[in-house]
Amino acid sequence: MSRIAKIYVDSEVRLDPLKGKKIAVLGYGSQGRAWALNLRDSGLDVTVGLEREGKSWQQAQADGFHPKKTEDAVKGADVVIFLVPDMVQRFIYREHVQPNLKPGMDLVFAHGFNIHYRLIEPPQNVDVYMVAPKGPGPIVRDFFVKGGGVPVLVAVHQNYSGRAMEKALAIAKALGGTRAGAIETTFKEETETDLVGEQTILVGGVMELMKAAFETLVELGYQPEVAYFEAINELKMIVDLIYEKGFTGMLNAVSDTAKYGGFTVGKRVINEETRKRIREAAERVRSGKFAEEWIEEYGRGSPTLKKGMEEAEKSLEEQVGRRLKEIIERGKPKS
Ligand SMILES: NC(=O)C1=CN([C@@H]2O[C@H](COP(=O)(O)OP(=O)(O)OC[C@H]3O[C@@H](n4cnc5c(N)ncnc54)[C@H](O)[C@@H]3O)[C@@H](O)[C@H]2O)C=CC1
Ligand SMILES: CC(=O)[C@](C)(O)C(=O)O
Ligand SMILES: [Mg+2]
Ligand SMILES: [Mg+2]
Repeated sequence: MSRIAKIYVDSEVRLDPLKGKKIAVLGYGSQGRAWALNLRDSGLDVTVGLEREGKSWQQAQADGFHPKKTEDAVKGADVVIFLVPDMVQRFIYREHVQPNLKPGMDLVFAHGFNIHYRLIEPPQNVDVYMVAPKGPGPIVRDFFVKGGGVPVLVAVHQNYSGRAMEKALAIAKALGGTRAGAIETTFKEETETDLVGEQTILVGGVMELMKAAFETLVELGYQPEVAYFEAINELKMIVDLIYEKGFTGMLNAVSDTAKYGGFTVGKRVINEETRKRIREAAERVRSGKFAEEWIEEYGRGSPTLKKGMEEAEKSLEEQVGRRLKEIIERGKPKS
């Protein structure tokens, strides 16, 4: 067994370390909006900092913020939270944050990428810590509004004040994270596990497995609508059962035929070869090779990312999904 993780819950954590501090949230996208709203609702003093007027600016205004130019938000801040895309953070840091750094300021991240891979190297006289939600931004907001919270990871990279962990936990609490739990980790562990997870299961793995099953059924001549319900739509229900009741709970809800078929055939589809590939993905992340490749891709205008988005949008899965949207929406629970 590996060591047991330190997990903090709501009752152990205080907001005090951040009370009266001026917090600048840089970026108002998936995480930025959720953080700015949750922190404000928790009574903290939040200013949204953005590069220019545009979609994010309008959204922040519609939500009752008075956004400032990044530089101005940073100048007035004690705590600066980086919620712009990972590939953009180092430029924002160099142009607007570094020139305005004051000793004792806090630099906060939602993912360790830029610190772990040394794209940002802050001076010794600031605190550097992370609060990484283990869920997408809109869910971080939705759970909070409904009285819950998405679990978070917390880590300290630099502890100039001696109180960095207390402040990381205070942010975790204000975000709703400690309503679930805040797990102590390191920048290295968060960065590497997050990247391996999104590549091999959460984003890459799940999408490819769904596509492989859907497209194979269609190639075999089955109706795309039937294949869509089977290989894509029903996965949410199965994952929800696992989320609520674990593997055993899910297995108890499916037929014995499904259990037997699942136990015997699942291992033939996801096999030793698949595990080898997951290990390879982890090695690319751990060696920094993936980071290097992504930085290079971004430097060329993200052609692979753009192509992936276009292909996804045009795919048969998406066309069928759009056609079935009405049926799926009609059937959703009403409360
Ligand atoms: N999306 C998610 O649910 C999660 C994201 N994170 C981390 O949170 C951080 C923010 O990621 P997201 O919320 O996904 O970002 P996003 O892409 O949703 O939001 C980007 C924000 O930055 C602004 N922005 C975009 N490009 C810009 C540029 N070139 N210059 C200046 N501003 C620009 C946008 O206007 C928007 O306000 C990242 O470190 C990410 O790894 C961590 C956990 C989950
Ligand atoms: C939503 C999340 O946690 C991810 C998949 O790691 C991300 O968006 O980077
Ligand atoms: Mg993640
Ligand atoms: Mg991620």
